[in-house]
Formats: sequence, C-alpha cells, structure tokens
Amino acid sequence: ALVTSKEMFKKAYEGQYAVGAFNVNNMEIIQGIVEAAKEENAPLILQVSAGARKYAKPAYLKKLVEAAIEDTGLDVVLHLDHGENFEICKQCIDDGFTSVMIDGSKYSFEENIALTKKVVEYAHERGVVVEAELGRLAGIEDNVNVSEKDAIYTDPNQAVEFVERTGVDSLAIAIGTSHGAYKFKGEPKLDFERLEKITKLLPNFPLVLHGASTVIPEFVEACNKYGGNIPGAKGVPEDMLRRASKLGICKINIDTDLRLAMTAAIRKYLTENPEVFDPRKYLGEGRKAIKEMVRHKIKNVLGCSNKK
Ligand SMILES: O=C(COP(=O)(O)O)N(O)CCCCOP(=O)(O)O
Ligand SMILES: [Ca+2]
Ligand code: NA
Ligand SMILES: [Zn+2]
Repeated sequence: ALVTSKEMFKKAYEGQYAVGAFNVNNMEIIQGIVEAAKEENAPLILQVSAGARKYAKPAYLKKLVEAAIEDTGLDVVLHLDHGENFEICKQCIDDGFTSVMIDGSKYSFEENIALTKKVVEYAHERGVVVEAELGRLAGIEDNVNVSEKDAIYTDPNQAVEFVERTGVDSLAIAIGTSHGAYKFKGEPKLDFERLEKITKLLPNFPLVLHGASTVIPEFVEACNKYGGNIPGAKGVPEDMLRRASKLGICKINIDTDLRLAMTAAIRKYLTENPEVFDPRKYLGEGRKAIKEMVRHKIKNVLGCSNKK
C-alpha cells in the first residue's frame, strides 16, 4: 500500500537502521528498485524530483508506482524530493503523495520556518508527512575552515528551534555531503560530531541524509571503460553511511548510484553487443544492475532487510 514514513522512521530509529529513498524517473528504474525491496522484505521510499515530473510527466510516475505496489504488495512511501515552493508540495499532496519535502534551505532561517510551517499545515490536515532542510549541502573541501563550515552546515541549536516551530516530521541536515558524483576533492569526510550533537538535542527525531550516494567505484570504472568520461568521481564511503544510520539518520537518499549502475550496465552491454538494437535488451540490463545495486544497499548499508 501507499504509506507515510511515520511508522517506518520510528522503527528505523529504534532499530538503528535507515530506510533507502531512491529517486525514480522511468519504468525500469522503479521495477529494479521495488524488485530488490521485495526480495529483501524491506521498507521503501520512492522519491520524485521536479525534474522527474517534467521528464516522465506526473501521471505516468504515479501510475507506475501504483502498479509496482499492486505487483509486489509492498508498503511504499511516495515522496516529493526537493519541493521548491508551497505550490508543488500542494500539487503532490493533492495528487496522492504520502510525503513531501519542502526545501527552504536556501532562504533565511525565518523564511524557511514560515514556508515549512505553511506546507506542514496543508500536509498534516491531509495525513501527509513533511521533510524540511536546514543548512546547505556542500562537500567538505580540505580548506573549509570552521566558520565556513558553521555557515553552511546545520546548526544543532537552530535545528531544535526549527523543529519545534514548524512541527515538521523529519529534517534533512548538512554535515558535508553534496549531490552528484563529485562530492569530495580530498578525502571523504562527514561532520559526525555535528550529527551526534543534533541527535542528542533531538532524540527520536528522524534525520535525513541527502547526497548520500557512494559513487560506487566499480560503476565509475565501467562507465569510463565503455566510453564514459567521469574522472575523479567520489562519494560517501559505505561505512560512513552505516555509522550515520546508527545515529539519528533514518532516511538515506540515493540517486547518483542508480544512475551510475544503469549507465555502466547499458554502456557495457551496447559495447559488447554492437549488433543489438532492441531497447528491451539494454534497458533490461540497466534494470538488472539497479536491482543488484539496491539489494546490496538494503542488505549491506541501510540494514533494513526484513524490517518491512
Ligand atoms: O540527495 C539526493 C541524492 O543524492 P546523490 O546525488 O548522492 O545520489 N537527492 O535528493 C536526489 C536529487 C536528485 C535530483 O536530480 P534531478 O533534479 O536531476 O531529478
Ligand atoms: Ca537545499
Ligand atoms: Na537510524
Ligand atoms: Zn537531495
């Protein structure tokens, strides 16, 4: 069924694991993800960005997710990722989403609170949960000094005030991650001290980690081997994700690792099968790669196997 993340996060918090939030853009990506979650008997969040709604059109994504639920019997959260304003959050809530993110992190503290409160009010009246964001995602450059870090990363005390004043259900925090395949110039590093402080000040409150793809080296290498060009791609080591999920992080966002898994498989297949031009062949390889990658994440990183 379509469910909110309320129960999922409560169990994840107590069980010290995290739920995977995977971005979806087409049929094969959805199928690969849900088949993995089905086999692992895992809780699941499928998230849709504004870009995904433009690419696939909202109706297609909604019906593909409904089909996936019907086919697998899974409990799935349908979540709007990075909602930029009240309107898109309202649209998705009216469209049957069970969770929305209102991303006011680029505004001032007070403006972020005001905007988040407006979405929370509309969402809660309709039984929908809300994720907000405080702090700015940016990889830790070696030369980021303390004050810069404090300027962009989530301030633990502000986080407490933000949650109290908005009534939001979960909070995306900035502790050194960033979106995409180039997260760190130097050694990957997350501000775990900051995460521990936020977890201590906000016990039992679900935290969200964005920009959490590992940028799995095997896929980067395969992409580059078969005609791709993504040098220096680097992400969050899996042991850091495991550590974060044992703290207050209950939702881990993964999109880049999906893209790399699918792209590596398709590049390899097309290179090795030049005579083939049936989309089912190479899209099917992409789907298989996604399923294997998601299964790995559920089992070995998120720790949410058999936690459905
Ligand atoms: O936190 C994440 C994923 O982070 P990751 O890049 O580490 O996977 N996300 O929120 C996914 C963001 C994807 C948005 O991309 P489009 O606008 O192109 O659809
Ligand atoms: Ca943001
Ligand atoms: Na957790
Ligand atoms: Zn994000």
